Amino acid sequence: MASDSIIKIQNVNHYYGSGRLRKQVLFDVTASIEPGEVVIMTGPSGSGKTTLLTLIGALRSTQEGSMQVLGEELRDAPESKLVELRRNIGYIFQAHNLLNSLTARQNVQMSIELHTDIPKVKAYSMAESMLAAVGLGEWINQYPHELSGGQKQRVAIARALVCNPKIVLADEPTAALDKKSGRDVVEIMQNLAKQQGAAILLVTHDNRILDIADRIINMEDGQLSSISVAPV
Ligand SMILES: Nc1ncnc2c1ncn2[C@@H]1O[C@H](COP(=O)(O)OP(=O)(O)OP(=O)(O)O)[C@@H](O)[C@H]1O
Repeated sequence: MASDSIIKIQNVNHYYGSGRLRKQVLFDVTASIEPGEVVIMTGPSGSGKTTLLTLIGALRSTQEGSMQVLGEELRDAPESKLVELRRNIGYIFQAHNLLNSLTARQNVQMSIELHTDIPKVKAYSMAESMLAAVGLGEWINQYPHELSGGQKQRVAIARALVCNPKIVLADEPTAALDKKSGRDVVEIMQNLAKQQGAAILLVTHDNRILDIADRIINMEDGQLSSISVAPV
């Protein structure tokens, strides 16, 4: 296993509940992801994909095994370390959680201001250019309710990528989108993340986007297997 892996997961088990209700949902999961790689995770509903994504994203505590992300061991790490780590991760989750009272630009700008010490004026122009990069240059002053599902998802992508995250975690980013918009958003994500040298881990049920992956992994009943290497 390469030592420069950006994500290195070793023998991870995960359980929900306690006592009689305790249920194991991840079993001895081992995997690694290199910088610049686009990895797609597939698998049936309830198999543990989101659980693994939230563990990698430091949104849930690693209980057993080793979870190294950007060179840091997450298991038993103090909250301050997890907070610091989250600044380097772009999250694109299905409910895109845009703030309805803010315009597209303000939604993206707020993420910059939360994550960095970049001055407001610079954050303003970074937000504008990132929205232009995802094809929303004409829409920066619209509010979420004035945008289509695909456009909102692009705002979420702009927001996730604007701070140059080293890792992008995306959970079903195309679920609510038609074929063309779905294709557009993953290609935007792929291009931008490749340019930024980030690793992308994308969970999807959408067979139409599998070809953007460098590698496909499959989760079944809490166990991870590699199913193929996508053609270059
Ligand atoms: N907070 C929770 N408390 C208890 N059980 C949970 C919790 N979250 C998930 N589970 C259970 O853990 C298992 C794995 O769920 P997870 O959401 O990781 O699967 P998934 O593969 O992402 O599913 P989907 O594709 O439907 O999103 C499921 O059996 C689910 O019911």
